[in-house]
Amino acid sequence: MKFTKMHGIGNDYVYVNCFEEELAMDPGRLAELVSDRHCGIGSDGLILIKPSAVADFCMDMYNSDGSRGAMCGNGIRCVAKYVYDHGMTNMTTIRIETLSGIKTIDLTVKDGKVRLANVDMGMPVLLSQGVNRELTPEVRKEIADSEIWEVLDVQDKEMSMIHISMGNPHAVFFVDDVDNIEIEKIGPAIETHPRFPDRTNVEFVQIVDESHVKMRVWERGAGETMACGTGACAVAVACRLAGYSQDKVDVRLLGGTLTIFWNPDNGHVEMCGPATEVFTGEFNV
Ligand SMILES: N[C@H](CCC[C@H](N)C(=O)O)C(=O)O
Repeated sequence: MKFTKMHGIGNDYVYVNCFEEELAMDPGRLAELVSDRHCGIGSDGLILIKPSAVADFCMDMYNSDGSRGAMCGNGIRCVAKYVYDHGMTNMTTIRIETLSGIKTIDLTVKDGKVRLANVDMGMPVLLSQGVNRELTPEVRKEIADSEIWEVLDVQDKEMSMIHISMGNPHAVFFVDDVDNIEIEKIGPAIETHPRFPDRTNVEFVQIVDESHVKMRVWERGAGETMACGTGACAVAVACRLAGYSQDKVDVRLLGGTLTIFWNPDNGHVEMCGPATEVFTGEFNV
């Protein structure tokens, strides 16, 4: 099976062009096999590029544990880069179908290659305290501080979080020093906490100033990754709701920086960042 290895600031996936390749097995199982960093290709998961009846292309994403993801911010920038760079489209505004709806991506192209992608990630939803409240411009203006926080009992410690959906769930925690947390312990404890029947992605964020934050992420179904696009968006929304940041913020992750803008006019979150093609190959299935 032919594949292409790509990454979005270090959040790396194996991409399969399903316009040309047939999968020999269930995609979840294939994701586990290709993701293995010793016996497979090595990645945070598998992303299938497929035809769509409702958009220009379809992105179907699986974490390295084989679970299916509803949305992948770093992945969708790479899908847009792949279809443009490989001549599957000549449009620089591309609509991609995902399990969390159709996303629109604007491409910055130089010398015939995509350098940057700006993704309209849609409107965030507040999940704290079990609500499912779309954060429209009106709601965002009137929401009380007491509504955005939720206290979680984790390993006999009370931790305050802001729980946000970007099409997939993110539990955001504020810390003084992201470099000084035992993420491999606290990450899975929160990911699999009974509060989250479908598990959750987990973000730890340190405020640098009102336009810059640092974060680390423990991803649902993948563990700590170098970056998480939907997670960076959830962090930016949480920081803005808590009054710690402006509408636009640079989110610094282990693998690089994403610029996130929570547009106060339409309530949509815009994510801007690079996408990189590393190599292509054949995987023996
Ligand atoms: N682990 C996530 C999917 C991948 C998201 C992440 N890699 C991104 O760039 O948004 C989930 O199960 O919801």
